[in-house]
Amino acid sequence: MAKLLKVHGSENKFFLMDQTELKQPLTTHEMQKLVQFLTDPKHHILNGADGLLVVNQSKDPKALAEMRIFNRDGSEASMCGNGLRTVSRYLSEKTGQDHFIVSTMGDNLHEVSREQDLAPKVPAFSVEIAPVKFAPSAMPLHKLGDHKIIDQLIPQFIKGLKFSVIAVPNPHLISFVPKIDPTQLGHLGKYLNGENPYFTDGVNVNFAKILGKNRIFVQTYERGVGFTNACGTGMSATSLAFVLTHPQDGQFNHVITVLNPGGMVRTKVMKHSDGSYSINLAGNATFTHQLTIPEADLHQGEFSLSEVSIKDTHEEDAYQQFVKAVKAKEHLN
Ligand SMILES: N[C@@H](CCC[C@H](N)C(=O)O)C(=O)O
Repeated sequence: MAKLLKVHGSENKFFLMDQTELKQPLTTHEMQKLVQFLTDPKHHILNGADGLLVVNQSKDPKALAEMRIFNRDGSEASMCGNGLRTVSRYLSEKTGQDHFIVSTMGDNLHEVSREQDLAPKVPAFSVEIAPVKFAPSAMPLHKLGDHKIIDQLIPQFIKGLKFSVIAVPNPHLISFVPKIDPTQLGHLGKYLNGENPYFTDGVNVNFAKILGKNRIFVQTYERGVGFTNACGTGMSATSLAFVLTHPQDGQFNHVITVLNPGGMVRTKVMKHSDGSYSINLAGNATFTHQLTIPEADLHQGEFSLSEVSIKDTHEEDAYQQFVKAVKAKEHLN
C-alpha cells in the first residue's frame, strides 16, 4: 500500500506523494495522468486539488530531496512556493531536521526552515524563492519587446493597467489595481493561458491591492489550474514587484504581510551584492488528510474511491480558526 497526503499552504491544495517510499517510482507520464485524475473534483477524492507534489531523491548531494510540481492540467511547473512549504514540513517530520535544502526543476536549490507555529496546530515553514529573472530572458515573449517589463502599460492586456513580468523562476504577470475585479482577472488569465502571441508557455496572472505599508492582498489566476486560493510564487513575485514599483510602501528586507483568499503569508524581499534578488516566503504548511491506496492504482492513474482509505488529521479546524483571527485583525470578512 502507498501513502499520500492532502496538504495546503494558504488553501492552495495539493496531493503529496513520496516516490522514495514506493516499490517502483512513477514515470512522468504516469504522474501527469495521476494528477489529472486526483485533482478533478468529479472523482470525489477529497474534492480535488490544484496539483500534485512529488518528493524524489535529489541528484544534488547538498539537497535532502527533490520536489516536482504538476499542475491540475498535467503540465509540470518549475517551482511552487506554497507546495514547497508543505514538502518541507513532510521532510522535516520524516528526518527530524528543521533546516535543509530542497532541489527543484533545473537543479535550483532552496533553503527551507521550520518557523514558529502560526497558531496552535498551525505549523509554519519558510522557503527561499529564487532564482529571479525578468522578461525577456525569463520566458518566451512575443510582441512585448526585448526589455524588462516593470510597471508598464500594456493596453493589449487591459487598458490603463500597468504590468510587471517576473519569473521566480516560473512566470508571473503582476498588476497593482485599486480594486481586484475577479472577472477581469479571469478573462486575462484565460486569454494568456490559451493560444496567444504573448506568453506561448502560459503565465500565472496576479492582481494585487496595496493595503498599506508593507501590506498587500494578492489574487492569482494560475497557469495549468485557473483560480486558486493562493499562489506562493505569485505572492513572492508580487512582493518583489511591490518594492520595485512602490518603494514608498514596500521595503526591501522588511516583512511584508501578504493576504490572499485562503489566508496570509509573510514575505521578505532581498537584493544581494551581485545584484540578484531572492524572496523568503513564510506561511502555514497544513496536512488535512492521509490517504492509503494500492500502489498499482497510482501507476494506473485511475481508481474508485472505495479503494482509498482516508484519515482526517483534524488540522483544518485549527487553520480555519487562525484565518478567522487574521481576517478579524485585518477587518476583512
Ligand atoms: N501554486 C504554486 C505555483 C504552481 C505552478 C504554477 N501554476 C505554474 O504553472 O507556474 C505556488 O504556490 O507557487
